[in-house]
Amino acid sequence: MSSKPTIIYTKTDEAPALATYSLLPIVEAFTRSSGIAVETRDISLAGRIIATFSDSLPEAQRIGDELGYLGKLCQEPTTNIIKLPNISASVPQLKAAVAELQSQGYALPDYPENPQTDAEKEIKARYAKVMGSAVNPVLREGNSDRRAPKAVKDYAKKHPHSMGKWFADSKTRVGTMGGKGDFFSNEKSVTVPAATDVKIEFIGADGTSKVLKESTPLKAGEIIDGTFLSKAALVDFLAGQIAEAKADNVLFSLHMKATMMKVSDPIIFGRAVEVFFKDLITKHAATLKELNVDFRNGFGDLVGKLDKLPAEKKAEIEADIQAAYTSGPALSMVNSDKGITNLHVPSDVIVDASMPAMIRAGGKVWDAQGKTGDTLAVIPDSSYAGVYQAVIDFCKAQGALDPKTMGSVPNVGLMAQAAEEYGSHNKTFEIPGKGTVKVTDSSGSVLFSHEVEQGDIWRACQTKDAPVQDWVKLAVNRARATGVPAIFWLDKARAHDAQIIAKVETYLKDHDTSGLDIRILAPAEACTFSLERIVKGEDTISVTGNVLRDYLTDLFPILEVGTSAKMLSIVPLMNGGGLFETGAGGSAPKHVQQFLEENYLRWDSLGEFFALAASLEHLSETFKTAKAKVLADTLDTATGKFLEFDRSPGRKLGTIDNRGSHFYLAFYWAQALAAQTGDAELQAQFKPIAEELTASEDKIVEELLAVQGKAIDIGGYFKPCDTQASAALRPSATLNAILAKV
Ligand SMILES: NC(=O)C1=CN([C@@H]2O[C@H](COP(=O)(O)OP(=O)(O)OC[C@H]3O[C@@H](n4cnc5c(N)ncnc54)[C@H](OP(=O)(O)O)[C@@H]3O)[C@@H](O)[C@H]2O)C=CC1
Ligand SMILES: O=C(O)CCC(=O)C(=O)O
Ligand SMILES: [Mg+2]
Repeated sequence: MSSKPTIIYTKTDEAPALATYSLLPIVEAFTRSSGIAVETRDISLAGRIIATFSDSLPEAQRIGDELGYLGKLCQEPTTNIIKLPNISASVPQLKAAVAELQSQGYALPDYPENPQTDAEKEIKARYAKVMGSAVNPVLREGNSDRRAPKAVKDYAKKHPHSMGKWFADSKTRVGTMGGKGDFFSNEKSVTVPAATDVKIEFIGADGTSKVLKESTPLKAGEIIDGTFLSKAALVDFLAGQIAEAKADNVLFSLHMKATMMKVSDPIIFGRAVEVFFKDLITKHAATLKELNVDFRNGFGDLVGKLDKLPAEKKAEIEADIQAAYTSGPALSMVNSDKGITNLHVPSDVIVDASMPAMIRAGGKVWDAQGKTGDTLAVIPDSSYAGVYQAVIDFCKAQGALDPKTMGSVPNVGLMAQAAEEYGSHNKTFEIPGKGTVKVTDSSGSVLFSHEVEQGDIWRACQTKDAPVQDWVKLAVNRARATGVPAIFWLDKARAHDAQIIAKVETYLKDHDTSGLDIRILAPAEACTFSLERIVKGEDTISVTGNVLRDYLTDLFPILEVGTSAKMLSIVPLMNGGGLFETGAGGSAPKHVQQFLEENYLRWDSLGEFFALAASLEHLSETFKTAKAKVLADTLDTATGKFLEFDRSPGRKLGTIDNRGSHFYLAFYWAQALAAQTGDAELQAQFKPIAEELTASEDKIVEELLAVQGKAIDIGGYFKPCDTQASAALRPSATLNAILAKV
């Protein structure tokens, strides 16, 4: 526990990590005199890999388990963490990161795709721990409050982002299994009255039993559910969707969350690849086996291995790939120029960001020629797919939403303690054969069981009671603070939701809800209800489980304000600390590519600015420091000015980029500190700084613009060289000199 007011600023990946090289020195400079320590902790993918293998690396290369450390810290009342987005790595990303670190001299083992020995199995298990969404569930010891700040909504109304047109005859739609053999339809759920420990077991049709997971402790009042997705039903469904897309002449696109759902979704993704390329795979089965191709890593896994084949064989397979593209429906593209399709890499298209981007574009995705077209957006499980169909139906009927006039849908999300599906990785299994999965409590009674077949994906999810209570409280507080209706997006026809609804109805009674409009509606219905209000300029709080929290906090922000980067994203930790996430989106890999090619960083740090203000505010309350409050208030003023004068990075070369936007934040923040009278010391300290920044504005902007337009090397993608990266992201000598004086 920290006795000095401390902000922990996380070092992550890709665009947010690049932005940090520029922004962090400003944060440090502005907070130092107020007795606030700013500590950084490396939770990047590279950092996590190194930490995991530190025992076999030389002393100088080691990194401690900073993520584990932060996880513990999240239980402490004085904790204050600013968490930037990080990579949730798929296998292809993990392999690329390992290769880069090896090239930098880290003697890391290769990722064993097919571990044979115990040693290889142990290596794979270690890598499995850093893969996928390995960070967020560790830190999220609280529920989530994500919303667009008023200043951001006002900005969007004044400067609306582009929106594609929607037409009533759009062929775009969602394809989902709709209750035939999917997770939704097979779900069983119970609330345990007393603490217990459950065993998950598979009993084969031949009577042999295999323990899938020996122990899963449950607290009193905890909800546990189990469900499975049938392989046969999935394969059938996918084949049908592929045929439908072809017949309707629309682009086939698949939208999964293979990063966060790191066990189930790569399997589903792999099945889609297998169904799409069925003939090719059957014909070349022996070669694919030889090459050790794993379609869970996407179709790119085969493409990347073709060079290992003799020229003739390679040409034959390439011709068959072309034949598959010709005979199937057109595939939606990630990068038309490079021939990267939607089925190439499981982490290229991630449902929370991909569906909103498509909807914002008028229901369009890219085709192989670089043109846009309608799509059959396939989301196999039907638990949440209906929400996107509801938005599509609404836009088809009413036209695109209008950022100039639309209201807002903020979110209160159940997230704490790895709630629901997002905590299910260690309880997800690919079923080895025909049989039964049984979940038994410590007294030996069977909580539920499922009849399954080989290849089905079975999973269990947990939801603890205390987080549900906290979530209900947060929802009531937000409804009270805003006077806006709060809708629980829960479906009484779904097994898990029925258990949650019972708790919500109980815990709402703990609060004064008089005069509040609080309702429970099934997700698609809740969505339509919110959309009917949003077009009238009205706000509606969405109170959702963990998955819809994730989906909706990209969906509505992207439609309302153009990007989820501008969100205020607070996680009040259940033990009193604060976790301040920046924005609600990801680490924008496309932005790094542009930065390396043109020394232009398009990342918008507004999310960081809002997180910092909220973090300072929290610090002022926890440590009763008036200076932190002054810093928070003046930062608020500064972000207001920042928006008023439109200082966000442009999209193109020649305008200020991320670094320029940071300069302007410092500029307005220093001016606000100089103008306030609440703290004379801060006023006196920042008056000359503000003057100097004002006098040097043109020079600094010129220095920042001068470097743009040329390729730049920062010594690494996953682990840039700090010296090179810092020099690249801080190219204004004038600004650096002024900051050094603060
Ligand atoms: N909290 C976290 O740690 C999260 C991490 N991730 C991880 O991020 C990676 C990429 O995920 P992906 O689904 O592609 O989503 P991203 O949110 O990274 O990217 C989607 C698009 O959003 C826009 N965008 C996002 N952030 C900003 C920003 N600050 N400024 C300007 N534009 C922004 C850009 O689009 P445009 O071109 O339209 O402007 C970007 O290309 C994955 O590894 C994923 O796991 C994802 C979500 C959350
Ligand atoms: O942890 C992840 O992989 C993604 C998190 C995410 O998308 C979110 O919280 O919105
Ligand atoms: Mg998300």
